[in-house]
Amino acid sequence: MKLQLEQLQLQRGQRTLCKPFDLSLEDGQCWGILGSNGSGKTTLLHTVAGLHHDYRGRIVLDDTAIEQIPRKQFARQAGLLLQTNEEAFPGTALETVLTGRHPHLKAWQWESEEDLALARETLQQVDLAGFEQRNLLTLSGGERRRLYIATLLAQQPQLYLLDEPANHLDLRHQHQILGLLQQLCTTRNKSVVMVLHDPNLAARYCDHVLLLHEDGNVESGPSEALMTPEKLSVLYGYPILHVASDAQPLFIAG
Ligand SMILES: Nc1ncnc2c1ncn2[C@@H]1O[C@H](COP(=O)(O)OP(=O)(O)OP(=O)(O)O)[C@@H](O)[C@H]1O
Repeated sequence: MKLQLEQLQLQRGQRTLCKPFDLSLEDGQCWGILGSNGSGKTTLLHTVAGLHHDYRGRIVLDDTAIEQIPRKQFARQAGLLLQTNEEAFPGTALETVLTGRHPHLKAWQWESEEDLALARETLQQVDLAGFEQRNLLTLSGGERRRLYIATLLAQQPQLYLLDEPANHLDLRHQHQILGLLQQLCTTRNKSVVMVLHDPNLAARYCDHVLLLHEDGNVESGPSEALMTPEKLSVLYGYPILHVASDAQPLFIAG
């Protein structure tokens, strides 16, 4: 699968969030989107997920503009983790994860034993084994976040779009979940695009990054080239220092 953004430009009111830019994303790549608050990261992610149509340029998935792809088919190709979720009809954890299988079911078709097994497996992958019958509203913030990540895993898209997946997660779960996403790219040839606030997580797990500057300029490419203290200081409007360490370089606020 190939995702191409061609001269993509985003505007909100008088503000240009993204000046026209091109980007080509291949199977197996893990991208991080970085930028300061309000720079347009969520708007960009939602636009790529087909939720906004008020953009200029083209968004093309395997040679087809995303508007031309029926939504159910699109949901088998690309899945989105929202920054926050509203629970209109809270059910159990298992029922919630099973909604990830819906793009794969025919109208009125019930989930199969395979769907159930996959849902249980994804709960296990995010450390929620044993939570199957728990009501969603009784879960903690981090448990709920992991539940929605499990739901996206159960959807099994080719392209994973995630808005701040590390939100609400403790240190261990941040690394467990981002490691899992990275593995999907390296071992299963899936693609990931995730909005991250922590440059250290991006440097560790993303092979490519998109830096979304407040003036609408977009820089994109391999992480090694773009994840520098100079570029990050400009991006966040705050001094960022680079600390050498044996394990890997660390970025800290100056
Ligand atoms: N409908 C709208 N009308 C006016 N401004 C809007 C509208 N929607 C979004 N914006 C503005 O566009 C900008 C980008 O919003 P967006 O949510 O994409 O930012 P973000 O980079 O994800 O921010 P954060 O890091 O705070 O989550 C913000 O300044 C927001 O206030």
